[in-house]
Amino acid sequence: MIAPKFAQFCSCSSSKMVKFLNQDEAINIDVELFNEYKYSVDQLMELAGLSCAVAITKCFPLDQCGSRSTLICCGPGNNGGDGLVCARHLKLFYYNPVVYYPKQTNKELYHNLTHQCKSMNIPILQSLPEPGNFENEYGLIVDALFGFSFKPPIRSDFLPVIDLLKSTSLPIASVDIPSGWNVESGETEEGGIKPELLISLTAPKKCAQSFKGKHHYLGGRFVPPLLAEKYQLNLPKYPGTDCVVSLKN
Ligand SMILES: NC(=O)C1=CN([C@@H]2O[C@H](COP(=O)(O)OP(=O)(O)OC[C@H]3O[C@@H](n4cnc5c(N)ncnc54)[C@H](O)[C@@H]3O)[C@@H](O)[C@H]2O)[C@H](O)CC1
Ligand SMILES: [K+]
Repeated sequence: MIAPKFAQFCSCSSSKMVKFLNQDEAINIDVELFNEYKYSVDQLMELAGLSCAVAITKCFPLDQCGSRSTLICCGPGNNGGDGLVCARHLKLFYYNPVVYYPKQTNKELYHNLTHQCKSMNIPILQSLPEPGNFENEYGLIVDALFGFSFKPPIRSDFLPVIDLLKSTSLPIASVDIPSGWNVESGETEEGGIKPELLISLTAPKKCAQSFKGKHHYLGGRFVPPLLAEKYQLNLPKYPGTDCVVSLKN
């Protein structure tokens, strides 16, 4: 059993102890990457979205998905942006992504990301697919609705998609945070979504301690060593040149 004072850490495959971040730490690291280290959001989002697509290929190989589509549900913030990047990379990995993006953000970055998807013939839906044939047409759902800036309760316009994710029998891959979960406690309203894969970005957030799904990966291999040291992230070693590392043995 892990001693309480180390409760914010967990062991992982490299035998190091990775830190679970609270919401303020996640936000501060993000701000520091932009302000002190001078990364642009586009740069980090590209690596974050690529990590998500790569983790998906490892957990849901293309030959098991058959010709079924992957529904990528994108929210209004940067978590949604990661989803748009992930969709583009999945297409390049020969998957069949379809994006559901109901609340589009009026910023150049997001215009460009949606334009890139459309240019690659990735459909962008503004309403949810009809329930009828849904689970035959789709083989996987990517949850890129909310990330570490989520503040409960879920606003009413996102309840239908969260309800779909709660009731589906399809596997779900969540980007950074299972959407609707409290970022720190992992608590949810009336039973939350239960992803099979969680891809934590930069470092896992505290809610990941409640994650019971099959696969937990860490992605976003862009953290400068000095920043990792400052926040004592104790990140595991990524294998070789991989952009993701499993956090489960
Ligand atoms: N440094 C990194 O690790 C990076 C992570 N990335 C990804 O960015 C998200 C965090 O993005 P942010 O824009 O700060 O916020 P979110 O996407 O989590 O959500 C904000 C968005 O959601 C709305 N919202 C908040 N609460 C609710 C609610 N209860 N109901 C409805 N809507 C809500 C809010 O209004 C905003 O519009 C992180 O998790 C990573 O996925 C970057 O891509 C790269 C750097
Ligand atoms: K998410």
